[in-house]
Amino acid sequence: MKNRVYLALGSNIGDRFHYLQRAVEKLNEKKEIEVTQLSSIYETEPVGVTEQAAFLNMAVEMYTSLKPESLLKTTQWIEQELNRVKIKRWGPRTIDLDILFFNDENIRMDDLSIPHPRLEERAFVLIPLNEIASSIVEPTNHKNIYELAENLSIKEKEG
Ligand SMILES: Nc1nc2nc(S)n(CCO)c2c(=O)[nH]1
Repeated sequence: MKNRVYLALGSNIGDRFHYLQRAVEKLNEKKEIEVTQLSSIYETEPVGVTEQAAFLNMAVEMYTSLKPESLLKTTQWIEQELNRVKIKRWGPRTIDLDILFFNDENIRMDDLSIPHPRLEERAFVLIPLNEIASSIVEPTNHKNIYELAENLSIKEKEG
């Protein structure tokens, strides 16, 4: 398992805590994946499309032998398995798995951009990520997660 990956997980429909838990379980069930760290779970106000329910968000550290495109297929498969109904691009969802980092690689493909392009503007990603990866340096702007997260705040839900 030589690739270190960070994911952002989110849910704002149904039993949100259950969906986060099941998504982590499904990642760990894959023989090519080993989940190594979980952040706390945060309850966060929706950004983007604001007239939707509050999200539960968390960050996950994992190691994998998968290549980026195969990891994307795996996260999409887990979203389908947990019956994510993609009503609209920015709408509510049972579960969302976003790939934040894949080692310190810069990947720009038509269906996959890593580091995640909206990472720096998302407190709901940076705050959980800072719990488990504060010293990681964002390879495009060379700032570490601690610096990106330090002036941000979000509500934390006892998970
Ligand atoms: N707080 C919060 N707002 C969001 N808006 C979108 S879209 N999403 C889905 C992330 O891709 C979220 C989210 O996970 N959390």
